[in-house]
Amino acid sequence: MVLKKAQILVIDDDADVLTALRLLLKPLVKEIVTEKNPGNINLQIESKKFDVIILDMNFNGLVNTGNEGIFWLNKIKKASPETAVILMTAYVDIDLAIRGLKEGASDFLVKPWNNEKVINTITTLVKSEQTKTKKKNALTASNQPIIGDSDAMEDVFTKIQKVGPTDANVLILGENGTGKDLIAKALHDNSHRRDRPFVKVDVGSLTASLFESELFGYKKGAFTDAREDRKGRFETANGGTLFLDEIGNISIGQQVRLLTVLQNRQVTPIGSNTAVPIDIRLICATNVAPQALADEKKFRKDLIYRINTVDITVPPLRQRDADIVLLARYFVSVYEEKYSKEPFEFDASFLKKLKSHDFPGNVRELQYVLERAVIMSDGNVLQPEDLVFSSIERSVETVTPQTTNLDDLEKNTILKVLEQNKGNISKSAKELGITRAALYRRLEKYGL
Ligand SMILES: Nc1ncnc2c1ncn2[C@@H]1O[C@H](COP(=O)(O)OP(=O)(O)OP(=O)(O)O)[C@@H](O)[C@H]1O
Repeated sequence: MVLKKAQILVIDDDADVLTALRLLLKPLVKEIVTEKNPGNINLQIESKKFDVIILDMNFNGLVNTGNEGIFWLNKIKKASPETAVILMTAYVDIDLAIRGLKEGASDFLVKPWNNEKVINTITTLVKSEQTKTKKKNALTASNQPIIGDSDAMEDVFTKIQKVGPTDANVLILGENGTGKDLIAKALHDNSHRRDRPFVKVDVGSLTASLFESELFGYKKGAFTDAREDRKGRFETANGGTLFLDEIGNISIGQQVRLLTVLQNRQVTPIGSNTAVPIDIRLICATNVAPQALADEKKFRKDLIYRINTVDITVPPLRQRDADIVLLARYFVSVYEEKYSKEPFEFDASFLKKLKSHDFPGNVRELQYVLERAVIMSDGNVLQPEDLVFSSIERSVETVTPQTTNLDDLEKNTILKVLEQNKGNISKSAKELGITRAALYRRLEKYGL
């Protein structure tokens, strides 16, 4: 039955109402939580995902902003727009209930209630919520749901749905661990090539010689280790999608080779005289910032234009507050199942710690941290001490710059300081510990 999986919250300051509804619903639903103090609404909503909230409209003078029921309804809708709310009201207050419907409530019940009507109303709402959730999570990559409720992720979903079915080349931009791989796979899954190969190559990690042999393939005898013919990744991906990850880390020479293949739509394996036609949809990804990609000394503009018919930017997790708790719930449920654990709840202080972390390792870091929390937690309510953030993420970010070339380091530092000081030369020079003249010399040197 639909209700068996439902989690219901009832908020009423009348203890008798709470007891009556608890007795009625407990045998039917997965869980019923009752709350006397509407001031705890946010705490309740954050600690658990409720399918339906039953909210009384007549509280005794806790808030002086017109009707309190409407006030609390607005609070619920702000904290959890997705959750269905049923208003409970006295017959004389039906006008108020109708106003509540306009403000986002899903339905209302009149006190004294009819038990059957209560059950039917909840069942209808739970059913429609389940359908909505199915639709919302329909965006998957290899059957894994892509979770996100933030405006930024909504934009990403829209782009995947719009661009996926086309053959347009896509460039995915975002820090490490933001979900670029997942998005590339989702684009492929949403394309007419979905039943053909999806081939991923981490081009940033290939040495100069491997780059050619890996991507274009080779003929037997083309070089010492070439003991037999081998297809390159372009050919393996024929008819499907080729995903080139870390494209921002390849040399200018490699960019030229790539561009030639993309322009001619054919590859010539090393040691061969015959070009092989290729039919691929190209998706590229990089964690290099878009401003850096505009640096013509490092990136050929013609290549960037070619791979970037459409770009999809995935913002870092710290800029997607709305996704953190949602993703946390998702990962915890995945690991509950994996490690055969009872369902976990989130303590309010656990949520506070989770939300105040800035996740330099993005979703990947959140995932690892929660896997550890599920394994290590003693009880079934996750506490702040269950969240152990690794210092590695932070040190990787600060200790390993994108480049180790001294000139590049100096240029990047100057750019950063200039940006921070909104282009003010005196302030920037002072911050850099050099004279204005010295700063001008460097600006000239780096063509800034
Ligand atoms: N929106 C999301 N919903 C569910 N899981 C996600 C989401 N975003 C990322 N993940 C998970 O987080 C992990 C990291 O994601 P992914 O590998 O796609 O990131 P990436 O940006 O490609 O990282 P890198 O730049 O290091 O290659 C993966 O396990 C992925 O499944």
